[in-house]
Parts: sequence; C-alpha cells; structure tokens
Amino acid sequence: MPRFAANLTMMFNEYAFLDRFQAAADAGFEAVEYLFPYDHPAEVVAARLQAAGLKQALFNMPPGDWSKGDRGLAALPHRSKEFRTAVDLGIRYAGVIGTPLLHMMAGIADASDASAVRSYRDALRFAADRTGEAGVGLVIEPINRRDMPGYFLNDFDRALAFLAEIDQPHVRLQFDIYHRQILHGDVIMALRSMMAHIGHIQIAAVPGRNEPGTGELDDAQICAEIDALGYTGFVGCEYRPQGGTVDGLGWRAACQGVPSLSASGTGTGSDKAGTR
Ligand SMILES: O=C(O)C(=O)[C@H](O)CO
Ligand SMILES: [Mg+2]
Repeated sequence: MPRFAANLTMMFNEYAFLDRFQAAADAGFEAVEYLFPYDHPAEVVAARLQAAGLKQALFNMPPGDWSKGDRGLAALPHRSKEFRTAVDLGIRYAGVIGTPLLHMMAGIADASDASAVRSYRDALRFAADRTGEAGVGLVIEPINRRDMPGYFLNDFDRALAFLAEIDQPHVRLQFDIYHRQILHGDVIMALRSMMAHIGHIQIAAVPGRNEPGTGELDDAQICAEIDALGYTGFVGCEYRPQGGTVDGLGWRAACQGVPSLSASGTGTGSDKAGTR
C-alpha cells in the first residue's frame, strides 16, 4: 500500500486549518499536503506539523490572488515580477516548514498563445534554478478544465515536454490520478510510462472527487500498481470527503494486499499474436 498524505485543504474541514495537522495524525496519516500555507506564519505551520509528528509532503507556491481568480502566475507574461516574488516566498516557507516539494501552478492562459508559452517556459526555468539552489523539488501538474476552466497546463504529454526542455532531475511531474482520468484516461499505462518523471501523486475518485473507491476507477488496483512500479513518495489524498473525514477512511484498508495487474501478469493491453 502506498504511503498516504492527507490533503488538509480538502480533508479535515471539520477543524480550523491549523488544527487539521493533529487530526490527520490522529487518523493515522504519516504526512500532509495542502494548497497554501501563506495565511499563517511559516513558523506557526512548522510548529503544528512538528507537534503532530507529521512529515510535509508538498504545498504550492503562492498562486497570485486566488479570490480574484488567479490560479498561478507562470504563464502570465505581465505578472512575471510578481511570479518571481511568489517563487521566493514559496521557497522561504519550504525552508521553514521543511517540504521536499513545491508545486508551481501555471495560471489561466491560452495554451496556444505564444507569449503565454514563452512566459511559462521562462517561469519554469526561473523556478527550477531557484528551487535547485534551495535544494527543494519542483513539480508541475496538468489540471482538467472542468474543475479549472482556462487552465494553461491541461495535457500530460505537454507537461512532459516542458520537463524535457528543463531536464533537471529535481523538476518533475505531479501526477494527479483524478485529472489524468478526466483529461486522457488510461491511468495505469500512463503511470507506467511516466513513472521515471513523477515527483508526486495525488488520488481522488472520478468524477465526484470524493473518497477513492467511490467512483469509476478501481483505485485499490491503481494503488497496487503504484507500489509495483516502485514509487516511494507520498500519494496525496486530494479529495472531498462525502461525510465526516474519519468516517470515510475505510478505503485505505481496502487498498491493502491487492495484487497489481503487472504482478498477476495481466493488463499490458497487448493484442500481439500469440498472447491468446
Ligand atoms: O487542483 C489540484 O489538483 C491541485 O493539486 C492543485 O494544487 C491546485 O488546485
Ligand atoms: Mg492535484
């Protein structure tokens, strides 16, 4: 079974943000992630993390003004100065809280607009250099446009192409199974082919974005595949509980002991002669 990180933006909303750390630890989580810690001093967040005995898996760099519709700044040419300040703030928080990974959101921009593409490339290079100097990993995540209309980075192959241009081992893909299924499907084959580039994984049922096991995918099977592929990072539970957070945690036990498709010798998708 993978190591799971509770996503404190979506889970444990029964509590105020700073109280969610202890609630996650009490519910058996080893680590946490969340979108943004910036409403609180980094030292206060770090103290809650430590007091609860948790590891930090990931959080996002500041995205601009979320309440006004910003969803990252990287692809916005006219916001490049603000973007660079945001990178530095993210890295400062990463140092104090102790996260190994920062997610750089792309922003709402036309993916076919040359100036947006140029801005994104420059931003990714800048963030890669800065995080590299700071010893922090950097991830980029394709996000589906049903949840985030107009989001610039909405294609997994495109994300891999941007990563190939940067070609730095600490800059990797955030593979959110929920977005992958909505954007392209073929989740297990994509995990297999992209695993060498994956820095972080997140999970939620599709289409409801609720507890794994409540949607159209066999999430226990996907977790078995993640193990079989040798992934040792955290899998972020980025889902909205259908009811109480703790009441809905039974899905974790259902993931235990499930053999992967590759271990059982099935599921290659091959239709070659001689396989029947
Ligand atoms: O939406 C997601 O899937 C994310 O992981 C982001 O961090 C931000 O929305
Ligand atoms: Mg995600």
